[in-house]
Amino acid sequence: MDNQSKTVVLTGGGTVGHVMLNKLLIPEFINKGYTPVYIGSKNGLEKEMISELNIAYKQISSGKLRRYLSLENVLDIFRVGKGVIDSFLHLRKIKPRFVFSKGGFVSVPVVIAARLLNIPVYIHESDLTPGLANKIAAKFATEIYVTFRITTQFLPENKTHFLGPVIRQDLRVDKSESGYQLTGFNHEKPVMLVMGGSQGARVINELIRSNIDILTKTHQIIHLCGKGNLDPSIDHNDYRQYEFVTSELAALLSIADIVVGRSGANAIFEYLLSKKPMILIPLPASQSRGDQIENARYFEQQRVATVINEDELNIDTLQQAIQYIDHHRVEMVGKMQQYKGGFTPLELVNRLTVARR
Ligand SMILES: CC(=O)N[C@H]1[C@@H](OP(=O)(O)OP(=O)(O)OC[C@H]2O[C@@H](n3ccc(=O)[nH]c3=O)[C@H](O)[C@@H]2O)O[C@H](CO)[C@@H](O)[C@@H]1O
Repeated sequence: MDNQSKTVVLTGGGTVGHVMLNKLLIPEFINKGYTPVYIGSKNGLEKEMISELNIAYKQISSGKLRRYLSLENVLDIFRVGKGVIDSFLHLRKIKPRFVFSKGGFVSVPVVIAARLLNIPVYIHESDLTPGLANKIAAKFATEIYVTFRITTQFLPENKTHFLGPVIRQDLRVDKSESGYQLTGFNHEKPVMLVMGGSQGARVINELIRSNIDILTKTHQIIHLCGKGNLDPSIDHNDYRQYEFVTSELAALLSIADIVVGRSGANAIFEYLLSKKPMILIPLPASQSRGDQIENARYFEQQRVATVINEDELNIDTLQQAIQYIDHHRVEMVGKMQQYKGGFTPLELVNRLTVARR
């Protein structure tokens, strides 16, 4: 390890939730005079997301976590082993001050290799309970940062620190004017923002689109439907669809009166900080480890969200949830005041680079 090195390595991938924080931290590292290098997979979504930032990207072999029996799982053991060797060779050359890992399966070999080289490893967990990748990585980590206070129970006590959510700076400012300009919407009907997680959600997309006439009687709809999911056949005055927005998100969220979406941890905290009452439709346990169900139930108990299970999702349950929010809006928004937004990306970078190492 090199205490004086001005190079830092970031890793994490597989879904936007495992890359977005890194994307927010990288410009802050650069502003502070550090050189960030990313280690990711050969064809994961992190490669495309990080390429926009023009920093060095080192590829490693990586496996994938499958929830079913497959010969691929056996091959993946070898891929992960190769990933450790790839990471070891990269890290030995880069000599970073530390590795920051946001989780996802690609991060495991990087974290193991860093530990073998005695490079400090900091990991971050956004969800209520740690994912498998972070459970493994936790054993090798120097320090672990978590978004939820109760997550500290599931991780080694001596090195786990509660941090709260790290939210992008632009979502802290009201951008309603740009939101109305962008969409052409007005103040006559409330605005519903539909966001099916970072990749869109087919069931949610179908429900909204097949009930567009009913829903637009009462709402103007902004639909973030995920890459490749635009439906050009829909042309409706009160409906706008986008595959995936970046800087426009702040403006669109600003004009939303209600949000309908999946329950990835980052997205929920963004809604909370923007004080948007939310209807959460968690990714079911059949397609995940159930982390979104835990996130959603937690915020339902805090009375800032209402939840619909995907197997009960239909236009009737959606409308009941909308009515629930109409009746409890003031109480929900009041309870959201306690969420102050945790750290800014710059504050986290400051914490990671302080002189304690
Ligand atoms: C399928 C899967 O494994 N999902 C996981 C993934 O979700 P996912 O990748 O969907 O991550 P989150 O919901 O936590 O965050 C989505 C992020 O994408 C952003 N966004 C979304 C749409 C858009 O058009 N523009 C945009 O910028 C949101 O603002 C948010 O910051 O990571 C989360 C955090 O670990 C987990 O809780 C989820 O279970």
